[in-house]
Amino acid sequence: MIRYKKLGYVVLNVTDLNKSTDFYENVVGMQFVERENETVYLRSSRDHHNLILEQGPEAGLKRVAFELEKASQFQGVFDYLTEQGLNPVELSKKETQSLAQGRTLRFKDPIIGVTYEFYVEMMQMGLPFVPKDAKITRFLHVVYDTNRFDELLDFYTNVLNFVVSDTSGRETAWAWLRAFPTPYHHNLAITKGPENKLNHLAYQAETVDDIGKQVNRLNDQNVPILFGPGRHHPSGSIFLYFADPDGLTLEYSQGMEEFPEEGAREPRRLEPSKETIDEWGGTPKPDFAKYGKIIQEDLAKVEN
Ligand SMILES: CC(C)c1ccc(C(=O)O)c(O)c1O
Ligand SMILES: [Fe+2]
Repeated sequence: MIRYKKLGYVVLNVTDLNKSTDFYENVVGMQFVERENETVYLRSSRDHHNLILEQGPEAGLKRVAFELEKASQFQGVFDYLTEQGLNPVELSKKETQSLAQGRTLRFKDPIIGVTYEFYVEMMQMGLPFVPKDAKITRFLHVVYDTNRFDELLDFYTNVLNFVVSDTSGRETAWAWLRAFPTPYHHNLAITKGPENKLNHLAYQAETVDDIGKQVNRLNDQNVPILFGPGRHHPSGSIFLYFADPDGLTLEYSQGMEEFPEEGAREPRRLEPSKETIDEWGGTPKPDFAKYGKIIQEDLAKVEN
């Protein structure tokens, strides 16, 4: 059984590395760590990185990385994923050293083709992460649209050991999932859509006031606000969505429900209504979750 410590980081392709680095540092509120050629590492915790930006010809999601609960579980997880036919590849020492982390495997989900990294022992920085104007406290979740919803839900729950926190729809069209035994209502969610793509990424804000202050800062900096502020019924969080320089949707979220490892409440089936998504009755802007290509990587090319 796979046991996770947390959602660690994502790797994004961006079309203008300098512009996006400035945005994630000075608007989103992350801390710049280092740049190695066309790759930039940023953090929102004591980890060496919680976001990697890479210059690319088109913007999109390149990888999603989860930290395993214990280093001792790495080989068992590698063998398990191999048994499941997922053909994981272990990264070379050279690559894990660049990433400042321990043993790392990479595989592709066979349904929508997202590349995952499962890793252990990320380097902890000497100085704590100091939130700037936008007080973010952690990387919280990743959401996809998919036209293969049932298969993807089955894959996450029955192969990767994610647990359903809530669903929505008579025929389920939304699922909010947590990587067991991480406590947050969801570090991954999926929704039925015409195509397979990233819907958004979410960061936790420290307080509700920080979300309110961000509304003014985003407006002052002409950053498009795409939805909110409002309150999501599923996780109970206060939210605010906005666009990054490539149009990718980002969310600040505050006050998400947390689950214990044992004795957690049962998942609810929620009405697929406007009020379920926003108890305050707001409506997303047309550009909400419009961009978010999933970059298909050829894992055969991974150097090992
Ligand atoms: C994608 C939608 C709008 C959504 C719905 C509910 C929650 C939550 O309960 O936290 C989200 O985070 C969402 O992004
Ligand atoms: Fe979200």
